Amino acid sequence: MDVDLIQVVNRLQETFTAIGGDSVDLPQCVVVGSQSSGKSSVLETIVGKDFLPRGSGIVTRRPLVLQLVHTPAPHESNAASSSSSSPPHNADANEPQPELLRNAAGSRQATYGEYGEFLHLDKRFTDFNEIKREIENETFRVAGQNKGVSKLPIHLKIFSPNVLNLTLVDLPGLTKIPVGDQPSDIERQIRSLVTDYISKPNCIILAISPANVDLANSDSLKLARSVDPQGRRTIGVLTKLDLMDQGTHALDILTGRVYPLKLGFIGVVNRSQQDINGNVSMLVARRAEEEFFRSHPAYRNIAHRCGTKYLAKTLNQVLMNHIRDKLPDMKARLNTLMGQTQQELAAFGDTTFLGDQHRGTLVLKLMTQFARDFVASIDGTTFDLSTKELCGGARIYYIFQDVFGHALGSINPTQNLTVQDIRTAIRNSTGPRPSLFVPEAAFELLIKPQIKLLEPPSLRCVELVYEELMKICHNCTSAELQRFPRLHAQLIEVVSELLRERLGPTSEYVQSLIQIQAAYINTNHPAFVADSANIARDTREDQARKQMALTASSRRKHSFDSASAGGTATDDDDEDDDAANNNNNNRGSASRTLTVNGASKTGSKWERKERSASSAHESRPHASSNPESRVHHTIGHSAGLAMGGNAGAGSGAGGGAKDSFLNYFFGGASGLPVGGAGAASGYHPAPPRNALTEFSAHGANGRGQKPNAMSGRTGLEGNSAAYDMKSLDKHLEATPIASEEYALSDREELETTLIRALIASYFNIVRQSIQDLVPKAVMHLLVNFSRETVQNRLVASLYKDSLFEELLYEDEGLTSERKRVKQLLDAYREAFNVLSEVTFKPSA
Ligand SMILES: Nc1nc2c(ncn2[C@@H]2O[C@H](COP(=O)(O)OP(=O)(O)OP(=O)(O)O)[C@@H](O)[C@H]2O)c(=O)[nH]1
Repeated sequence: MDVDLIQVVNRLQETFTAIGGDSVDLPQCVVVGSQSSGKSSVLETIVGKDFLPRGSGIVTRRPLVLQLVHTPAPHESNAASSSSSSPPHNADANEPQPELLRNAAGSRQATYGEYGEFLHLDKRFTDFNEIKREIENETFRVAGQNKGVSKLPIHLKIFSPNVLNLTLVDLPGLTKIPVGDQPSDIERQIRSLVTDYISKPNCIILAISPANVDLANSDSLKLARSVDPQGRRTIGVLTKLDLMDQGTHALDILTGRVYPLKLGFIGVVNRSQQDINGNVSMLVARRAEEEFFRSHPAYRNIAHRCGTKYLAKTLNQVLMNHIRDKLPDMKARLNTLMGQTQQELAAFGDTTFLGDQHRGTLVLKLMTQFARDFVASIDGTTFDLSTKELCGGARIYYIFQDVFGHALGSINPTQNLTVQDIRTAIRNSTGPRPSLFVPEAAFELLIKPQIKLLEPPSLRCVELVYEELMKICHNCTSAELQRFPRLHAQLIEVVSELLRERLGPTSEYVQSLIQIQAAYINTNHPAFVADSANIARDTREDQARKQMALTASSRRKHSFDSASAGGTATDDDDEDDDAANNNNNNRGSASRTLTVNGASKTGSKWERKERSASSAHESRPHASSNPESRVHHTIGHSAGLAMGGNAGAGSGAGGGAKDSFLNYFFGGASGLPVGGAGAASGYHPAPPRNALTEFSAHGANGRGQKPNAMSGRTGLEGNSAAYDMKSLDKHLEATPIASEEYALSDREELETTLIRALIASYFNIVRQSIQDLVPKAVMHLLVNFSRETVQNRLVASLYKDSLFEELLYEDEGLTSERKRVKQLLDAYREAFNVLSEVTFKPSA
């Protein structure tokens, strides 16, 4: 069991070195000593082989991690193979090993089962001289020719039945001054390298001191003390005991009376340079060493605790005990590492479905995962929701609420609508008639382009959501999926294609939502009706205040002027005969008029009335002419609403011709219904009549002519014989331009204000509707559709046997990384299992 411990630690050490990891502080023995103190000699004697480079100057320039692995001798291996499941038994490893002595004869030929392996080379070395050369070459390769030192270790494993399981690290000897072409800071470099190794708490320091130098000058003990002040993990090794001055000995040191080390001092006698030169075998050297201690008067009594063999045994024991002491820590550490590595490995995905027979399952699994991630991102049910930024579905909500909402909100409903535009629109749509009434046609003409303003932000909203879905799709990735870059790319492509397909229909639908709004202007919308009433009231009150400023005399003066102006207006419009015809025709059955009307007495409220025929040929309002005039705004609709009729009825009913400036246009007689030619002849409109019907009935004189500008005039003529064209023209010439302009400007201001307010009101209704509908459409046609069909689409496009191979092409970098992590995890597991089986014995 003990044997396994060191082997497990060795295995871990290799694994960690191979993967460049240094996460576990593994127990190991590190040999420290000043130059020529005998470090290499000690190591060689322990192994029983010549395998370390020798020479003048600094030879060891890279750490040499030497793992000694006890292999069973032939008779042992038979025993072991009979129970292969049990760990290699090394019960006699701590006992004197005959093989060690027998084979440690310095023979150049490796005996059975003795060989070396380097971690950097896939080769088994049975010739130990070759090992020596490889160490030299490898040192030169990394640390250069006879130059400085390198921290990069060389890993050498020696398998032999003659060694005890041990891990020893040979380090460059401590120096004082650079020799030859050594770097000037060589001392510092070596010291730092050594300190790196021995400062790790799990390191056992083998502090070599030559006995022929005063212990007080021992560099190794000095350095060891700096990292292990209490001497808990330092073993003192005294070399060159044979070279001490005659009459002196180191018994006090070896018995721990000079320098306190818990693990004590062990004295050894290695081969002298002369022995080495003379090819004295290891066996002979060991015997000589044994003889030296046995026969030395000072060491005779402690001979069994001296020598290389005892050192090897002790090191093995110490290392073993040390590992055992550190077991709980190591197990805890391994446990943590296993958890972490397990997680790391899991991130690469399941390996259950690797292999050809599982390709379909794997593709299906990965695409399902992808689809699920996509949907989860939209739904906001992803695990790793960000707290830093909005993502997925939340971003879509943000686009709807904030981006789209803000874009719609920032549209000015009457943007680019100048007074001139409004005036032109009104004029064009009233045709030959004066524009007292603001016809709904004008309103439609003006509001439609404004509604179109909603289109760009609505389409942009679709695009933004589309882009967001694209982003979501690109973000749907996992470490597992990244292993298959081609599958990942294909998944993204298929979903992108699905989204692209939906973009067109969604945009078209949204566009049609705007078109629908522009197709029919529903002035009967309850919100608009309510709103326009308020607007009218406000405008009216505003206007009323202005009217109050005018004097009664001007009213009288204008009563004539207005009538004249009315005639003039009719005349003016002659040039628009065709348009007038159109207008009248169009409105023949369902005229819809937004009316700015001179009020009757009942003009304080807004009414809707049937207006079956064409719009009235209203008089041109002379807003300023009547201080009591009221502005009426009426929304006509298909059911018909005739303010002209209404006003006429009102004024007719009230008989207060003076109240309505329309009256002035239609003859200036009292009791004229506003805008009704019939009213001009004192017709009492009960039931209310359409102004133009009335007008036509009289004006067209039953000639069957369609009402047009001319017929209007004719009607006027026919209606009021008092007018003759000459006097009218005359009056037209006489009418001061200034007066006319003043009147127009005043009216226009009224109309413009009113129509702007109405456009804003209607626009807001449409805007609200669009703001409500576009997100719904986008969700339905784009988001939900993609969400619901993504899985099917992926399966239909990619779940094909012929594609599997291509799709499951693995990213090589990730694959090897996964392999590395897997190996690491296996090593941790193995070590952990072995450590768990270890029987805890009290430290020796
Ligand atoms: N007589 C005698 N000579 C020894 C003993 N130990 C080492 N030597 C000699 O001392 C010299 C240096 O020994 P090494 O083992 O090379 O010492 P080192 O510490 O590895 O030297 P560097 O690797 O150069 O730092 C060699 O000539 C050895 O033969 C010993 O116990 N007795």
